[in-house]
Amino acid sequence: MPYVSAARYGKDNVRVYKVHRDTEAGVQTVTEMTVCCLLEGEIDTSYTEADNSVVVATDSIKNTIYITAKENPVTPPELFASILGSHFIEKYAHIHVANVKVVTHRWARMEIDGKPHPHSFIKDSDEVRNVEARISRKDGIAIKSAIVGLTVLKSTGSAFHGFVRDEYTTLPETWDRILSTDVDASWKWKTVENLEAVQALVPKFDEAWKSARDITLKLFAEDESASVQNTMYKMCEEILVAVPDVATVIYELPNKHYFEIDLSWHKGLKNTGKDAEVYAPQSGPNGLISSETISAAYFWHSDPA
Ligand SMILES: O=c1[nH]c(=O)c2[nH]c(=O)[nH]c2[nH]1
Repeated sequence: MPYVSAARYGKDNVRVYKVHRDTEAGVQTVTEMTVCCLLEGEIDTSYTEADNSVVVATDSIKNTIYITAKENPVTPPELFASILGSHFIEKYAHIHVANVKVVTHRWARMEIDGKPHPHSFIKDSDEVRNVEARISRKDGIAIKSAIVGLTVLKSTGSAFHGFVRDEYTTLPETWDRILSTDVDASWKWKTVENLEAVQALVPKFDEAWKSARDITLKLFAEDESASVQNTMYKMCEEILVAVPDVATVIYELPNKHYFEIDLSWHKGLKNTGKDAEVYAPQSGPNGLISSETISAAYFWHSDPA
């Protein structure tokens, strides 16, 4: 008989909005998120024997997400995800793991006449702040935080040369090119035992997000980039120093190409090399560069030898 080797289920795409009203200051703050919550545990018989007695209905999981948002802070998202996941393993003895993903959408406070508006917001980009938490009875709480969809471009300060040249190579070496990417940067926190330990990290979650974002932008802008790989590694290095509670940093960066266009066919127009001004942005194919960089401290500590 075949057996179920892995199973998880739950509710995805649960959209939640929460407002915080500071009536004294007359200022409101909003959070909009999309939540996914998938449970694991002693649930195999629901697949193999139609045994629904082990199933917490996905509709109930959705309801729990709303109630948890009402009764608890929804920020930082690392805390909300941990509270939500802990609820399921504490409430149901046969549920051993909750996998919670929270995508927090960007609502930036509007500036009107140079002043922050008390209750109006603008979605100024598709950038989101993501958290994936695995809350496990046996293994504690593992959290990965991320910045996704932060789109950047620099018009110079990027080179790419010295790469393998053989019978498959057509790409010319360049000492000055456009560099553009959609940043997907994540950082994994050292696994903690329980919700109390997550509570202790609360001030660090927002700080880490800000550090990771600032480091990414500053290095992107200021590094004389030799390659996406090398600039990415410098970002990882700096984040690991800035946030010592982080064990690893992961980047996934598409290389969004902008091709030079030879316009010499028209009246001998010069539009390549140092004369290039008009380029053709490419929608694909694109390079895709990724890495995971582990903190030296964590690497040595985690080595049982
Ligand atoms: O920064 C880069 N890394 C590569 O690996 C690569 N490959 C390529 O064609 N262009 C680039 N650019």
